[in-house]
Amino acid sequence: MSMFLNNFFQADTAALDPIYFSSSNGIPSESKLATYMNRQNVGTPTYGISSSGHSSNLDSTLSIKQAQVTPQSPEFIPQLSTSPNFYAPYHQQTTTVTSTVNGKTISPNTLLKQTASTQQPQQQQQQQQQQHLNGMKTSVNGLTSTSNMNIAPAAPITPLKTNGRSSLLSNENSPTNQLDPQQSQQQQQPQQQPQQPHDKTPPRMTPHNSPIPTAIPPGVHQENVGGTIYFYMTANHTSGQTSCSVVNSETVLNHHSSVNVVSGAVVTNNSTPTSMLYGGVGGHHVYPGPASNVISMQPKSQLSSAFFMPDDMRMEIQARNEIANLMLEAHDNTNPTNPAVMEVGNYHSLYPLEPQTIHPKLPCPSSTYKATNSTTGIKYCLRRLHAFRLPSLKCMTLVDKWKQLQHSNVVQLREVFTTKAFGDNSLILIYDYHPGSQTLFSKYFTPSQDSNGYTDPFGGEARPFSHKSNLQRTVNGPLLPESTIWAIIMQLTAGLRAIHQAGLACRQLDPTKIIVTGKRIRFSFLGISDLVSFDPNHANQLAVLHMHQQEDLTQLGKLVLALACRCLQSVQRDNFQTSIELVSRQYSSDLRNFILFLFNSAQRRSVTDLMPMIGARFYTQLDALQSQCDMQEDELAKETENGRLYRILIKLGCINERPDFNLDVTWSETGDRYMLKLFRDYLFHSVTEDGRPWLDHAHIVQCLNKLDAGTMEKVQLMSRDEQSILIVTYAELKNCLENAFSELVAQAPS
Ligand SMILES: Nc1ncnc2c1ncn2[C@@H]1O[C@H](COP(=O)(O)OP(=O)(O)OP(=O)(O)O)[C@@H](O)[C@H]1O
Repeated sequence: MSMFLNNFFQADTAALDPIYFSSSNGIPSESKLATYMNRQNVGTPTYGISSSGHSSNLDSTLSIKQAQVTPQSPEFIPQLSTSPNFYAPYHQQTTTVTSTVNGKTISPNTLLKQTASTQQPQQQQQQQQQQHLNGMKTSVNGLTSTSNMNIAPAAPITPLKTNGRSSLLSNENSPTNQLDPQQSQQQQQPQQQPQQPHDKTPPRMTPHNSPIPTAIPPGVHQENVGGTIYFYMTANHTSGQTSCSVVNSETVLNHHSSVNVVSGAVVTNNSTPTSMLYGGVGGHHVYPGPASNVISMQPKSQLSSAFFMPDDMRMEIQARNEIANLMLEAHDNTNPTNPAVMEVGNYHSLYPLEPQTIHPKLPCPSSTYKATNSTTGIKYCLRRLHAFRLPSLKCMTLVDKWKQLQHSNVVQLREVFTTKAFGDNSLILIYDYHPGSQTLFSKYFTPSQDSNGYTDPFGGEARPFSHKSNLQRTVNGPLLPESTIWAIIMQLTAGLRAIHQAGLACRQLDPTKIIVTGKRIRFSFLGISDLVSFDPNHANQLAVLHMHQQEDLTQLGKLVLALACRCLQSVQRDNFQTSIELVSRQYSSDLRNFILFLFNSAQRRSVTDLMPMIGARFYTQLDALQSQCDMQEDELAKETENGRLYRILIKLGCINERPDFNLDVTWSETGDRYMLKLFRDYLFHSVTEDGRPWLDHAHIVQCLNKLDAGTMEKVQLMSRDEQSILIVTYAELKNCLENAFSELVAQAPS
């Protein structure tokens, strides 16, 4: 690898030898680059190279390439408007891509000047020869087309090894680090080199205030050719390296492989400031890492957490997705709870959520299913009341009220309709579906597995062999921490408050009708009690409502007492006193008073009366929720980034190695696409110096970010046969990507 690079860098000397100027481009016909060159796609720059060994003269090369490039190489100019910050502090410049063949560096000057020389071939030839004689880096054995761009100053080139793989050189090894006179001058004035705070690359050059140097550095020769000013290193200053700047027209050669073309600006080989590397469209997107307030909340961070969400969060989301995607096998009749039909109204793919039950409060059996809306594909919770007729159409006003009730602690009712699909007259209620939910009953009032004859002495808060532990343990598990009970209370009262304020009553504060999804508590299947017990002949509906609301508060008291004792029987009249004593013993007097207040049906109560009893615990809950929001937002920021990179990868994947496009089997191997293919190798197939796979997630992410931002940093791409090198900016690669993908999109069936 290093030998190869040595060859590559030493190639500059060979580049000066006129024998390398071939009459044709000299590229082996089987070379991808040859194909690429010959195609010269409109809209993108082309990069020509030739292999060594073809002796020819400069004239012939020029004359051939003139015809190729002049009409067909439209300039690629990055859109300043899209990312003004990206370019703002920098002079407009033009960059050029060089190529190297067989270890020989190809300067774009040749082709560039060829383009210009359509009017002045003589001058062009002189200029080429002058460049050559002055030891400047120039085209060898082939040619390179240029693409003029407004760019930021030269960024470090990252050379790589390909042969189907790539490896990286440090920036220090990069040829661009070999200083040109301007650069060395600036290095003597370190105070003039503002380095961006987050710039990772060592500063090499400073943005110049003036586009034209006011004083030419010693050892640099200036020449005006046809209005274009060239700056050449004089022989005694080249010292094995060459540097040349061309102003107002095009080219600056700073190093072996770093070629900047400047339009009306001095090329200064600045280190790339962070604002360039990460500026622009992509730059502002880059995830800056977790905020300090979030990092302290997270469990001990692993390396993967820099890119991905924590495992537990991912697993929770995946589990919910899996549940939401559950489907019944077609014609699976083995389970009696499976629906007889799979389609009801506008809903299909019914999936049972519970065994068929006869709820004590309902006059008819009911079933609950997950169902998918046929129009939108969204999943809902479908509740079927078997053989049920609406008592009156007047109750639809209540249905409308319920449908309008939107609250984070309420499962929203979406639709109510009747159907004969099940062979009876069923009432169907459609609610929002919250996958992975369980009822409060199954979570807190179901005997725990270890309670069946064996109590885990280390489980929960109970400690073995103490009187207290026996008291704290119930058949349903250990008593709940008081904070958990208050967290449930706050969510229940919040939902209840919204219900009462909407002029409705819950009427089913039953642990089987309250669902828990993660830490969220929601009232489920609201409105059903109103429908099944609707009496259109009742004179005073408002009085009935107040009565039901008072009943809600009593039911809430019972539920909290049951939760505190972790036993549904604790609310029975006979057990009430004992249960209150247990609460007094185990929990704060606030909780006890809260329960007693709700049980006192002699006085008129309201949900808002409960707020002072909750007191400052409300702030604790709010704090916990906001902290959770902070964490989730941080994870979202990461995933936003991942989504952005994913979209770039999709584009690359659609283009690279495409078997054929418009019947052109070479489409993905030529033109812009060839560069993208080499870039893909650089991204994923880099190898270490000893040829082992070099896997670095950060490298991939960083390169994709630069591609997305279209930075001016150069990247050195090598053909798989290691015979050719392309030096391109990420801006060009981005342009190639957009062009190639647009071509695909344009041809894709709509
Ligand atoms: N909106 C919803 N989204 C997702 N799952 C829900 C929703 N509502 C209820 N569930 C789940 O559906 C299952 C069945 O609920 P359902 O109330 O029918 O059960 P149940 O305890 O058998 O009550 P019932 O005796 O009234 O039938 C429960 O596991 C519950 O968690």
